Amino acid sequence: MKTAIMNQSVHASWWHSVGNYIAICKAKVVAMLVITAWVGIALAPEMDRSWISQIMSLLGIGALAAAAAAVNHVVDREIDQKMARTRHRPVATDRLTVRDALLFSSGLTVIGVVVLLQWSNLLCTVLTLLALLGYAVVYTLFLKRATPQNIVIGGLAGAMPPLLGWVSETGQLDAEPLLLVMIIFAWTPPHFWALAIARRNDYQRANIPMLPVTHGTQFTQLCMIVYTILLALICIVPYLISMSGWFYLVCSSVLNGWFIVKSVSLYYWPSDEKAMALFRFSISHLLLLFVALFADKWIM
Ligand code: HEM
Ligand SMILES: CC(C)=CCC/C(C)=C/CC/C(C)=C/COP(=O)(O)OP(=O)(O)O
Repeated sequence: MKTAIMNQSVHASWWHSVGNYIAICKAKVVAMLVITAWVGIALAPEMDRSWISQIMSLLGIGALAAAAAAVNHVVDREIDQKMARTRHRPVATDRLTVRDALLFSSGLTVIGVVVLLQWSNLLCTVLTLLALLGYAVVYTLFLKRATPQNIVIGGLAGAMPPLLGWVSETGQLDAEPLLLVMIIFAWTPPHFWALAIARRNDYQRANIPMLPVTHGTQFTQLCMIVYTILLALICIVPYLISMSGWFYLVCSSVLNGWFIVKSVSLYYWPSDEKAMALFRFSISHLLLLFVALFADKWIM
């Protein structure tokens, strides 16, 4: 009986521990990044690579993205303690030590690099490592604390996966995947600022210069409209250069039109609930946009 209870508690603490490691990976964000990388692979020219190489490339990109997220949890632990949204995070609450989180991140980095070198190519590995450094070091350690343009510049790291997927296939840089990077780059500010508006008190308390804190919510909402329009314009280019067809054009126009309307509505009739709804919408928007890019390739 006593042994059974002990076994049960060992089991429970093992699951808690696994849960902590999954949490510092930002698993849902990484899943989305991997989906965009997958679309990069799907849209690349046919290279006759095995599906095992493709899956392993995605796993390698995912491992390095998760490693970057784990470093973010370590570097940001004091900020995270001050914000209601993040104060329960494993490193912020000492449920996971800095040492263990960094060891975990290093392990993921080594695995990711070996996997990418083995199943993709050197250029893809180097670019993925640059994305890791861009998010974990350039954005988290410097930009986030320094300028309200932090997420605009830092967003480049999160926008890289479609390019990484494409390069894992071809081993070279091309204009088409750069266009996919531009799409996520323009999507990121309205995605994040919607959340930052609703959580501006958090950022103020943590002394982080997010745009709604430094320039107010109205100006941020105006910037969101500008970026959603820019996004809509960039999204037409894949059709114009015959990279994607009419199915993609129709889907992306509807999605972007909806994004613009929701941003304009937030500008004229602002509320925190509406900002949070827009943040959630941005995630479905990007997912559907990339599903449309993927589906278009098979329909045409
Ligand atoms: C610098 C760029 C970015 C910033 C600052 C940012 C910021 C955020 C923040 C603060 C959250 C809330 C996280 C939470 O409460 O746990 C979030 C959620 C999310 N982000 Fe972003 N994001 C960025 C780029 C991206 C990119 C490039 C993608 C995908 C391609 C993405 C996908 C998501 C998803 C799927 C969620 C929802 C996660 C969940 O429900 O737990 N983000 N983002
Ligand atoms: C290798 C590779 C592809 C790297 C991608 C890097 C990556 C995981 C980008 C995601 C961006 C993201 C979730 C930012 C959150 O901002 P934040 O950290 O300020 O948000 P927080 O307050 O929730 O921590």
